[in-house]
Amino acid sequence: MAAISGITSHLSFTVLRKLLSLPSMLTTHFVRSTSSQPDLQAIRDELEKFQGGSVDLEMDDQSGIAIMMLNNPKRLNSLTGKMMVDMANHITALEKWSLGKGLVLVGASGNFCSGGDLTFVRKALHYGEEMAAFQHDTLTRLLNLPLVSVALLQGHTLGGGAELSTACDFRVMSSSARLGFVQIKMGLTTGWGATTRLVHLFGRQKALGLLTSAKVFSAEEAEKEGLVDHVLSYALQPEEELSVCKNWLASNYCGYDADLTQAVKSSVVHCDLSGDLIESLRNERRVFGQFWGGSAQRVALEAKIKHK
Ligand SMILES: CC[C@@H](C(=O)O)C(=O)SCCNC(=O)CCNC(=O)[C@H](O)C(C)(C)COP(=O)(O)OP(=O)(O)OC[C@H]1O[C@@H](n2cnc3c(N)ncnc32)[C@H](O)[C@@H]1OP(=O)(O)O
Repeated sequence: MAAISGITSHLSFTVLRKLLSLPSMLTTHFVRSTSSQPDLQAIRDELEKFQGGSVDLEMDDQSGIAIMMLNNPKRLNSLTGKMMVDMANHITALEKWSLGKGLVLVGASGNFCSGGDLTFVRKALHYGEEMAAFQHDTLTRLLNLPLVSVALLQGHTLGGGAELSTACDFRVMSSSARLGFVQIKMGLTTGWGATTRLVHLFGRQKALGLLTSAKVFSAEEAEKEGLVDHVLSYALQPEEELSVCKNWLASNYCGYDADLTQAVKSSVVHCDLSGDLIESLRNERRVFGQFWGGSAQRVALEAKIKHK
């Protein structure tokens, strides 16, 4: 991703300003936001004080697929500070999961996420850029996990919830669900990195339209717009949809060894982040060399596979 990878990336502001000839207002803002590196540990300690709900993780070594559940159902799984910290901790565990192939991000009780928990938001109005810095780091790490990730969009996916969905590789949507980047209606721009990811995913014009319209899409509309990769059958009950989504991920994108799946995702991420084709090809060649002549290739050659 050409965007900032993690938040440790440091842009040379002088170079950037010359390249982009930024207007003074944006220049001032940009200087403020890049003038110091946020202390993520201090922000974590502060966010943890905003209690409520949890994010829970199940890692299945057998299937190689993990389920990360946003668990604040009485508040439509909106995120508190404590839940942001939970998610960051789980992503650190997933980064080290040697048997991992896939991840499903889901909300409890048939609802994905209705954004930031407004009780938390009202208490944290002094803490916006710090929260954003923490979430940028967490969601960039989520997107770059060496796993194939899918967000299961059920019920409401609004504001920050819509932002979370853009930090997964794929999006599967329940036929009755709704998806909307409503930040502008809340007097906000995106706080969790979705502007950057939407431009990268869909291009400037579609990203601009999603963010300035605050349109809330039905599943049918979202699929037509290309915002989601698969819409589930309307015949399914919410409790059936998680297993159907997990099977969709397993059968389409997690059918091979974990080390190969992780190597492919890591190469895709490397290419995305480097923005340098020569460097990306160099990395791709290095990874290829790790598998060429290896046991998986020898077994496949022996099997004389016909790809019908
Ligand atoms: C900080 C990140 C920022 C960003 O950068 O994107 C944001 O995310 S801003 C927040 C954006 N989200 C919202 O503004 C959503 C607000 N909620 C709604 O619009 C509606 O609740 C709904 C999602 C359309 C559902 O409406 P409805 O079906 O009528 O249910 P209720 O409104 O009764 O909700 C049930 C229950 O859940 C509570 N709830 C819902 N959303 C949130 C939230 N974001 N934070 C906290 N609580 C939330 C709602 O208050 C109800 O609880 P009770 O009032 O106790 O019944």
